[in-house]
This record gives sequence, structure tokens and C-alpha cells, in this order.
Amino acid sequence: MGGREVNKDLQKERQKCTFDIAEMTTIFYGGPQKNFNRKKRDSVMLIGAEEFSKDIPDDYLSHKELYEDGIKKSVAIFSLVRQMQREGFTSISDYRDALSGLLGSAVLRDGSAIALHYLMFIPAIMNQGNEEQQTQWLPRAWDFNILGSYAQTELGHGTFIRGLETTATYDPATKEFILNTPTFSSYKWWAGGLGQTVNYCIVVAQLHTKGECHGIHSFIVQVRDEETHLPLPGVKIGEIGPKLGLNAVNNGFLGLNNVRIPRTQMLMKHAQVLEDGTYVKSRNSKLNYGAMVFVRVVIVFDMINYLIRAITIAVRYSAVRRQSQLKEGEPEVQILDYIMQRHRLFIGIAASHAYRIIGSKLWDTFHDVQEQLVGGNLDRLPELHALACCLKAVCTSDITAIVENCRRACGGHGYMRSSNLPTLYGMVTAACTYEGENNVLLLQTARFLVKTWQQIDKQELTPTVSYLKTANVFADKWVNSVDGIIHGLQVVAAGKIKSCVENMKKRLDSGMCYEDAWNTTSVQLVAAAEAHCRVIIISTFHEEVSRLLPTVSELLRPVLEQLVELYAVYWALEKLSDLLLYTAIEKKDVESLQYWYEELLREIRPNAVGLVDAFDIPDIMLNSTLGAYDGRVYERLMEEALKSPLNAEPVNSSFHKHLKPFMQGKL
Ligand SMILES: CCCCCCCCCCCCCCCCCC(=O)SCCNC(=O)CCNC(=O)[C@H](O)C(C)(C)COP(=O)(O)OP(=O)(O)OC[C@H]1O[C@@H](n2cnc3c(N)ncnc32)[C@H](O)[C@@H]1OP(=O)(O)O
Ligand SMILES: Cc1cc2nc3c(=O)[nH]c(=O)nc-3n(C[C@H](O)[C@H](O)[C@H](O)COP(=O)(O)OP(=O)(O)OC[C@H]3O[C@@H](n4cnc5c(N)ncnc54)[C@H](O)[C@@H]3O)c2cc1C
Repeated sequence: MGGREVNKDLQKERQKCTFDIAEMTTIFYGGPQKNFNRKKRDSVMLIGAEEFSKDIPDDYLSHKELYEDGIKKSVAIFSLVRQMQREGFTSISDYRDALSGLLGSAVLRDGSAIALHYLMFIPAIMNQGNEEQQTQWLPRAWDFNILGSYAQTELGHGTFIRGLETTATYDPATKEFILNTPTFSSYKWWAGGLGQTVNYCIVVAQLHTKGECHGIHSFIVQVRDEETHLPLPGVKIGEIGPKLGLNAVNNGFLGLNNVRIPRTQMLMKHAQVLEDGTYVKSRNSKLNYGAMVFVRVVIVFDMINYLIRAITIAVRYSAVRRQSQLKEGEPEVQILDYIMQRHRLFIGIAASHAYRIIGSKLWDTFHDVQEQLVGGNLDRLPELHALACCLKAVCTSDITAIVENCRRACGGHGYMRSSNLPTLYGMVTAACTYEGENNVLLLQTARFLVKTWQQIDKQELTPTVSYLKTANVFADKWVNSVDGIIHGLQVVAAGKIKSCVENMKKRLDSGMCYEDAWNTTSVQLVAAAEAHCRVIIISTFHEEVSRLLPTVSELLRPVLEQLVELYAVYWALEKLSDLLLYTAIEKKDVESLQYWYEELLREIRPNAVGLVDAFDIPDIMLNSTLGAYDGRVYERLMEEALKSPLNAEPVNSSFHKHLKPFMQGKL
């Protein structure tokens, strides 16, 4: 469809844009160097993508064909990744961006069965393997000579990992571990790529040695022969079946019956089993959970890719689509002129910037803490865990809601698979569950916050919670500004944590045990953790944009400021009941916040298309009939419809077989 004229309304929108789109793109992707790397990487990846864009849409493939097609595409893409690695494109964040940029695109539309090899198998060995293990396994893994997965969740347990039932029992006579899934509920379930794709996997199991159980540890287990790919003796393996989305990921199940692996295949960076079976404890048992922390951090980064696609599709479509008259006798308006449409969509643009910034910050914090861990300092691990948990939860929940709003904002056409919005929804909603169900993760953050509150006067607070000491100072006045809103939300978070602690104390005083008091208070605890997370996201967004402002052009400055304001005011209005409960906000302040918000929706309107163009997503990555750069929506919808195999014959055989006899009363 290249070379066709761009839709007139979109052309006009682009002429209206008040800032330099290329400058915004550079800012969004973190500066000139990072943006250059992104473009270079995308151009390599697009070579692979172009080839596949001519294939028939995968919607018409059977489940088996979808898998086979997915493997063909994954192999083509990961060959390019391997090529980039060999050319020295080696930073882990480059891989992260390369891979997450492709998932949900025209190529790896419904995920990839190889992604988990990169996302969890390799990081687990890097984080939890000792030096010899890294030397032994990583070169082959980086080169894809072996493919791995991560099998932690079981049929019976996902959240409560201390309750996992798979066992690894050490046999000093042979210096081996014997792995078993002794019950039906202990079958590993869900691991990505495990079904038919990988030949190795990290298995998380209860370690038994010298007659004692030492809790869960990770083991490298070979599940298929490297040559024939047949399952090894004692290994029962398969795929778990169709899901709401991510159907190319080949999630699998695994049963183990007396499978023996060498002692050296327990990941031993933190805890060890010596040859005679002596167990050497880790400095902190939670270091074994390192792979999960890493993935939670990556997820925050990864989700932005789906968010910017969804919002690009919905905003461009809203500029092209005309429906109904605003005023009698006038032409039908672009649906972007309806304020409710802007209310639905502009928060998605602002959120893209906010999450991009907080995602980078979290990634940097992760690396700082990792370095400290290597040096033996574990002090910041609880804070990192609490931060990664709440950001993963809030970011995936918010993005899921926004993507669904984008779909609804596109009316009926948004429901078409060819819009790509349903697929994007499938990808983001999965992230609310995997790597820790969101409520469970918010409760982990709440646990940290409650502990912090209880020790607030006794210790210096770590950076992300230091506001708790000062929050109440601002409780008696309200200022309608971004700073004012941030202070207000800090007061809310502090107030909610305090109220949780007080309510729990009341319950404890009345004789309830701690666990029951915690469970009874958990609606409030989840809300407190969310409130804390909102403070972090909004304040980081504000601080980072304020730092950037002096470095950007005069034309871009107000646009960035509008996005920060919109984000802050939107969340202030969403959390009005909390603000009314905990701060000095009054009716008149609320009315002026509402007015401010409506003004922002008006001010951002002329730049809406420019703002999504600045995400600079090639059409192949967008993979959408509604969102392409040229805006030729109706032609694309018809072209896709005509690809349906049902349209290839004038009369379908089911007419003669079933319909006709039924209609004639013969059936
Ligand atoms: C190269 C990159 C390539 C990038 C590509 C990007 C593309 C992305 C594409 C995505 C494709 C799809 C991928 C899908 C991946 C999904 C994989 C999984 O789900 S796998 C399966 C994932 N499964 C899950 O996520 C399961 C979720 N469940 C859990 O994480 C845990 O069981 C639990 C945390 C809920 C409780 O654990 P429990 O042992 O009962 O703990 P207690 O409650 O008793 O608390 C005890 C103490 O421990 C502390 N602490 C806890 N955790 C940590 C930590 N991580 N650290 C530090 N500390 C931690 C806690 O604070 C507390 O401290 P204190 O107060 O005592 O001081
Ligand atoms: C697409 C996808 C890919 C996945 N990939 C992998 C993979 O590669 N490897 C792997 O090992 N696993 C994988 N998983 C599994 C995933 O990590 C688990 O599904 C997740 O951790 C939740 O566990 P569960 O399914 O057992 O839910 P449950 O723990 O049974 O949760 C069910 C409900 O109970 C609530 N609940 C449970 N415990 C608590 C608690 N302590 N306090 C309050 N509420 C609680 C939850 O909030 C939830 O509402 C994947 C899952 C999905 C959907």
C-alpha cells in the first residue's frame, strides 16, 4: 500500500502540530544515542519483518500451524539477534528493547516461544549461577545452541512458591540430584516454550539433602535430546493449550519421574550443596528470587511498547474517522473532537511518557542494587523488591485499562483482529497475572510500607519512601499545581499506610492474630501500596521532565509540560475521594482542577497526531488496519477482509450440507 496518498485529515493534523516531531522522538527514547541505537536495531529487525508481512494473516491458521509459523518467524528474528550480538551489539538493554519491540508486531504478533530463553533462562543463570556454571552454560545459551525455559509455577501453586511440590533430592553416592513431581498438582505448568520448543529448562524445586528440606532452589534440567529433540527418559512434557492471547508462546507442562542431573546443575551462586551433601546457606534466601525481580523490571519496560502502539492506532484512527454532527447542518466531525474521546486517549499519551521515564529509573535502580549485591551489600534489596512489585502491578493494570479504552475508542473496527488492538490487549492483560498476580505484588509492597511506617522514627528512610516523614507537614493546605497534587498524593499515601497500621493494631488488640489482621485489612493495604506507587510515578515524571525542560526547544517545552500536567490532574481527579478524605482540598479546588483538565484536553488536541507520530512506530510494527501512517483505514479493512479464506469461493459447502436442508425443513 506504500506510495498511496495520506488521508487528508491526517495531513491537516500533521500541519497543525506545533513542535518538531523528531525532537520529541529523541527525547522519548532517552536522547540521541539511544534513539540512534533504536533506529539501527529496528532497521535490522525490519529486514526480517518485511519478508513475513506478505504471509497470510495468522488468524486463519490452526493452533498447530500457528505454532509452526511462530517458530519459523522466531528463528528468523533470533538469527538477526544473534547476528547483532556477534557484531558487538551486546548490552542487555539492547536485547531487551530489540525483543520487546518485536513482540506484538507483524512478525511475532502473538508472542514468541523463544522469548523466555532470553527473558528468564539466561538471566536466571546470570543471577543465580556461580562463575563455573556461567562459563559452562552461557556461551551456548547466548548462541542459541541450547534453548531454555523457566518452570516454576505448578498446576497447584503459582503465587505461594514456598508451597511448590517438585522435589530435588541429593544422592551423594552418585553426586546427582533426583527430580520428581510426586503428585498431580506438582506438574510444572505454564513455562513459556516448554511445550515443544526448548531442550533445557530451569526447574524450581524443593531441595532435600541429608534428610532435610531446605526450601526452593533452581536447577538446570535437560528435558529433550539435543539431536533428536525427543523427551528424555522420565520426562513427560507437552503444551497446555489455547489461551486468551500469547498463543505463539508454546506454554508447557512438565512431569519428572526420577530424573537425575549432576550436582553441578543446581544454580549455586547463593546457596550450595557440597559433594557430601552438606547444605551451605545463602546470605539471604530471597536472593534465589532474583530472576523474578529482573523480569518484573523488564515487564515495566516491555509494556510501554504495547501502550504506544495502541495509543498510536487509536489517535490516528480518531483523526481519520468522522461520525455524527456536533452542530446541526455542519459536516460530520472527526471523532477526536469529542471531548470524551480525548479523555479516553490523551491519558494514554501522557502515560506513555510517564512509564518510559519510570521504567528507565527502575532499570537503573535494578542495576545499582545488583552492583551492591555483588559487593555483598543487601541493604537495598527490600526497597527494590517493593518498588518492582508495585510498579509492575500498577503499570500493567493501567496499561491494560488504557489499551481496552483504545479498543473501545475505535468503535466496532477496534474489535477487529486486524486493528491489532485485541492482540495487544491479550498481551498486556497477561502481564497482570504472570510474574506475580498484581494484588499479590501490591501486598508485597504494602508489607514493606507497613514495616517502614512502624520504624519511621527509628531509622533513616530509603529514597522512595523518604516522603513519608514529611508528608503530613503539607496536610493542612492545598495548592492547585503539579507540586501541590504530588504533595496531596503523598499525604494520601501516608494517611492510608497509617490507617492500615492503626486498623491492624485495633484488630491485634482485640485478640486477632497478625495473619488474620493482615488479611482482613488487605483491601486497604492494596490501596495504600497503589497510592504510594502513584506518588513515585507522578513525582518521577515531574522531576525528570523539569530536568529536561532547559535542554529542549521552546516549542517542545509547553507540550512536555502539558503532558505532565495532564497526567497529574487526571490522577488527582481519579483519586478525588482520597484527596477529600486526607487533604485540605475543597470544592472550589476540585472545580478548578476539573476546569484545568478540560483546558488541557483542548490545548493538547492540535498536537495529538504529532505526539503519536513521535513514537515513530513503523507500520509493520503497528500491524494495524486502523493505525497505519497513511490513515487509509477503509481500504485496509477491506483488503484484510478479502484475505479471509471464506471469501475465496462463492458458496461454502456448509450451505448444501447443513443450511439448505435446515432451511427447507429437512433437518
Ligand atoms: C534480555 C531481556 C529480554 C527482554 C524481552 C522482553 C519481552 C517480554 C515478553 C514477555 C513474554 C512473556 C513472559 C512471561 C514471563 C512469565 C514468567 C513467570 O510468570 S515465572 C513465575 C513467576 N511467579 C511469581 O512471580 C510468583 C509470585 N510469588 C512470589 O513472588 C512469592 O511467592 C511471594 C513474594 C508472593 C511470597 O513469597 P514468600 O517466600 O512466601 O515470601 P513472604 O511473603 O513470606 O515474604 C518473605 C520476605 O521475602 C521478601 N521477598 C519476597 N520476594 C522477594 C524478592 N523477589 N526479592 C527480595 N525479597 C523478596 C519479602 O519482602 C519478605 O521480606 P520481609 O518482610 O520478611 O523482610
Ligand atoms: C501468559 C502467562 C505466562 C506465564 N509464564 C510462566 C512461565 O514461563 N513460568 C512459570 O513458572 N510460570 C508462568 N506463568 C504462571 C504465573 O506466574 C502464575 O499464573 C502467577 O504467578 C499466578 O499464580 P496462579 O496462577 O497460581 O494464581 P493463584 O496464586 O492461584 O491466584 C489466584 C487468585 O488468588 C489470589 N491470591 C493468591 N495468593 C494470595 C495471597 N497470598 N494473598 C492475596 N491473594 C492471593 C490472587 O490474587 C488471585 O486473585 C505464566 C502465566 C501466564 C498467564
